[in-house]
Amino acid sequence: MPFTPSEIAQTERQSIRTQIRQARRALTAEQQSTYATQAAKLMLTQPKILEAKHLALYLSNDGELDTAPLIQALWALGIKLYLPRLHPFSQGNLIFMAYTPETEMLKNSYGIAEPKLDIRGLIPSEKLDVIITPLVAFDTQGNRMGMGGGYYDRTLASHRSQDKPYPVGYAHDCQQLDSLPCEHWDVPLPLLITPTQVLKFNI
Ligand SMILES: Nc1nc2c(c(=O)[nH]1)N(C=O)[C@@H](CNc1ccc(C(=O)N[C@@H](CCC(=O)O)C(=O)O)cc1)CN2
Ligand SMILES: Nc1ncnc2c1ncn2[C@@H]1O[C@H](COP(=O)(O)OP(=O)(O)OP(=O)(O)O)[C@@H](O)[C@H]1O
Repeated sequence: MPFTPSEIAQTERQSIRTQIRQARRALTAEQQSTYATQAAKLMLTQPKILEAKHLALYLSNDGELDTAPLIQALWALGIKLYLPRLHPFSQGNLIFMAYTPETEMLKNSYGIAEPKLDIRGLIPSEKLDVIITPLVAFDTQGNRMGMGGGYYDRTLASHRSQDKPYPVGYAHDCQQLDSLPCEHWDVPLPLLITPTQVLKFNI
């Protein structure tokens, strides 16, 4: 057999990534700004978010839905925020670090700003109430696909049977597909917010 089913699925996932990353990068600065405000407003209607004490999110990159207005609103509400940082030696894993307006930031190997390593800012992921995850594509069943590093899949896999951290997807409407080719390690999302939709899934 020239290609195994798993190789075909991988190629399909890669081509979806390329297509959707291109679509979100093509959004104008004005669209990005409007969508970021709309999505933040919808996010702030959600009890899971408003009740969170410790919440992880991400700093936008590569056309991702901009979290800047959401960050300002959550700080104003007194919710403690955290950002992912590539694990300093365990490849493919993330650690989460406190994020305040004073946090010293450095760029990681992907060019994404992350908090400078400082053990005082570390939080074990099981202490997070919510993790807002970036993603490349999602479907109508709540399946998510990321940049391909498996970082969030690994983080979420270790908490699957617990009720926290509660994962929430945050993405543009143009990142939605009818159905994604899934792998057994993909962790589906119970809640997904876009600039125009609050999607809840029974999973
Ligand atoms: N904003 C944001 N932060 C995040 C993520 C994310 O998806 N978005 N991550 C979610 O996992 C982690 C970083 N994972 C990433 C994985 C791949 C690439 C990426 O650009 N890959 C390039 C190849 C780069 C290279 O190898 O040099 C590519 O696919 O073109 C970026 C981030 C942690 N922080
Ligand atoms: N729980 C896990 N434990 C070990 N390896 C994993 C786990 N989840 C995913 N992986 C590995 O990570 C690689 C990338 O997975 P995948 O393409 O699904 O990433 P992704 O969902 O796009 O990325 P991310 O989760 O960072 O957003 C795969 O080779 C997969 O085997």
